[in-house]
Amino acid sequence: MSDGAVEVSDVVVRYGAKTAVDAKIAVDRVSLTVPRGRVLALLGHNGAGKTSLLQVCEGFRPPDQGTCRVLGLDPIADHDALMPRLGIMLQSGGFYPWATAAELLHLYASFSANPINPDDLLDRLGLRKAAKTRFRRLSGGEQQRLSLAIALVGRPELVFLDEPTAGMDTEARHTTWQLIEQLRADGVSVLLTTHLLDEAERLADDVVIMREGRVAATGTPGELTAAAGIDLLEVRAEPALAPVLPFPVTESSPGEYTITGTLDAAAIAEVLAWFARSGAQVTAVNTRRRTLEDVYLALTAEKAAAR
Ligand SMILES: Nc1ncnc2c1ncn2[C@@H]1O[C@H](COP(=O)(O)OP(=O)(O)OP(=O)(O)O)[C@@H](O)[C@H]1O
Repeated sequence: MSDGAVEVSDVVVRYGAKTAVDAKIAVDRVSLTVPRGRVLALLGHNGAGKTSLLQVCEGFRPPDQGTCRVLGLDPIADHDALMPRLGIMLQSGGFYPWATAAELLHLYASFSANPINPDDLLDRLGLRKAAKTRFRRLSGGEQQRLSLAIALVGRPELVFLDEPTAGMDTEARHTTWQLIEQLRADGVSVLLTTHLLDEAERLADDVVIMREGRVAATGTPGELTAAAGIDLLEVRAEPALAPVLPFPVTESSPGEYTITGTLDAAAIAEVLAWFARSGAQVTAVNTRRRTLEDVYLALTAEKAAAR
């Protein structure tokens, strides 16, 4: 038996002419593992290849190159054996529009040998009042919540969630986060995509950042954010200057600087001394750890700089 719930190795997904050199490469030799019982968040800008990779894992498309094993099985050849063990939440629901929320959830529950009680799930996701509403009449956030309920009702071992909280209000998002945390506590493996970096930071054991079809960075949120000396020093000073410092400096708005580097007490003193020597009045100083968002934005900036 293989170790990972999902094991993707050198997967390539191309669109258009499969052999032509100008075929679009959406996923470019990506390898990743979702360990059993863990949550992996796939991050990346629009078009980075997240959904295409997920579709390979879900068995909706074969990889053009590479291999993918899901719960030790081939997602296409072993589709029938695999599907009852998976929960899949797509970006767009795609459910029969005339069925009510309750009818859909009960229908999907009937496919499972040991489903969660659908009514409990409707309550848990705040859908009780919408139970008799046809799918097409549900709000966007309600459709998302129902899609999540449908993905979970069969007590899956592994869940694929494509932007699970997109379009949800704050309360629904927090409920969803709690549900995902409960899944992990129950030993369920989760592969999710998200644009919300706080979502990834809160939920994910492991993060893979994709950029233009490739893996740009990978690690636990802690590993990605806590490499040596990557604290941030934020300085507000008047008048606005162009600081000359032995650290990378960005100016988010005139007079607002973010300095990154090995920022121990001596380094901070050096930065403040520079402003003092330059005749600037420092009006605010703040230090903080880098967040996943900082890491993500730095990777995006690298891409822009490389162009
Ligand atoms: N069926 C298709 N035919 C042609 N190109 C496609 C197809 N599906 C996706 N693509 C392209 O492949 C690239 C990756 O798309 P994909 O949907 O996998 O990205 P994503 O990271 O999920 O983006 P988003 O965050 O916007 O959902 C994009 O450039 C997209 O336009």
